[in-house]
Amino acid sequence: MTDPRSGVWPAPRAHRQLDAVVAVPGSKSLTNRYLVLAALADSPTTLRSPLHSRDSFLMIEALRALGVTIVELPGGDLEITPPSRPGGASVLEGETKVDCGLAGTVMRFVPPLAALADGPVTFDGDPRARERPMGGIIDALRRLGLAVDDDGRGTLPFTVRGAADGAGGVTRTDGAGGGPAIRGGSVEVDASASSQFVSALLLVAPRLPDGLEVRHVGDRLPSQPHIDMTITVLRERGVDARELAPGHWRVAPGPIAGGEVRVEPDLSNAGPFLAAALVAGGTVRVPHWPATTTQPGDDLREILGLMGGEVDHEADGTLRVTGTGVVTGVDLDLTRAGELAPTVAALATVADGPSRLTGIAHLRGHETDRLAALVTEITRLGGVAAELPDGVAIAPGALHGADVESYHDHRMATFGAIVGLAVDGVGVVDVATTAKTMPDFPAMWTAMVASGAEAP
Ligand SMILES: O=C(O)C1=C[C@@H](OP(=O)(O)O)[C@@H](O)[C@H](O)C1
Ligand SMILES: C=C(OP(=O)(O)O)C(=O)O
Repeated sequence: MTDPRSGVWPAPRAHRQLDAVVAVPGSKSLTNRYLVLAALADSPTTLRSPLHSRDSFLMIEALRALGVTIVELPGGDLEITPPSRPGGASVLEGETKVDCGLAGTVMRFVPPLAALADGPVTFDGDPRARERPMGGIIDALRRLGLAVDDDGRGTLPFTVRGAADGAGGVTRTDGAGGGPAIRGGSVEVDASASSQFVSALLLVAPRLPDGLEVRHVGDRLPSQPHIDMTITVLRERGVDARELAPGHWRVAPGPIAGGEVRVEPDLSNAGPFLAAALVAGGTVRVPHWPATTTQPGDDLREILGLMGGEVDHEADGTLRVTGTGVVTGVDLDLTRAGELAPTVAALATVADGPSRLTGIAHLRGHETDRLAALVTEITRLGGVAAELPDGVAIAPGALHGADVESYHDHRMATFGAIVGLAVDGVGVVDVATTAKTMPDFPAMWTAMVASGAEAP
């Protein structure tokens, strides 16, 4: 329980080998993509096992503000009905404001939808959200013909006003008030700060009269699996979407199907629990691990193996990870899966040798500057860490208890919890920030630590 006076959650120390089954909630990335596509679909969608967390709530509220009807069914499934406007085309409502909170998926995926809205849409978010990179989206929307009012910093807040008609109003390409404000066609985007810039443009593309070809022009592209995920969910919904060449995608115009869709568990959020088996020793099982997936969290199977875990994907789909309590350092390029960096960094902090995590310069623009945060917090705990141009180097140190700052970052909070398994007296400031993607984290973590048998 968090101490109400200090706001610090005492991270439970593992005194026994774990033996836990942890059912993790639905994927944030899949839930928020399916919600966007359901809002643009030509019939209602039932979303089974969606994530319920701050990020999905912000997406639901954003889409409701644009006129989409979203009803929560008993048991938590969601029924999404796109607005049905005159002329048969489903066009979104404008004249509204969207709170993006700190959700990258909301601040990147929703602004392009303003191309389909019948009035201006204003976007803002948490104080830190105003520091996260948005320039790629703002520039691309302008190049496609939308007017975006901002203060020139390339961040929130800003207003998307439909076509750049000089009057700040919405000019419809079909002249009848029923179509999008832009035609699509092709656009270049520098997505080196976030793969979400590419995903955002691809998600709206089927509803643009000319579809959209997107070309990445920066020198590096993080989180490629998340772009593959976007292409895959578009295709699942009947859209002709494909990668033409590395860094070059095309989505054809056409209807987006509704129907029923089930959300996979969030494999990145499974990460801290599976990592716990390596730190505490014992076994953690995560059921319903997909046989094939575009989630970068699937890379944990290889990473946890490299760091000393025994990893087995069982016949019934359960992922089983067994550890000894001894963690091995690694040298890893996490370009594909930067989202896993705080979890891997926690393992590296308690490892018996040095680690280097690279390919993750863009983490400076995540919920917090994660490279700076990791170095500060590892050092606070007595570990040894240094920032690299594109990552962090971590080495064994004399670890001791301390209160780990979470910086409104769910993954910094879970970082503290993982280290706390092995070190007495670790606290996590504002553990409730895990509600961004996993509101039940503290209770699930406590139950996992209490599982299993006393170490011999
Ligand atoms: O598209 C997505 O759902 C995500 C893409 C990645 O963003 P970046 O490419 O900005 O790292 C990832 O880190 C984030 O957690 C989710
Ligand atoms: C970077 C992350 O989130 P966001 O979707 O807000 O970018 C994350 O969850 O690690």
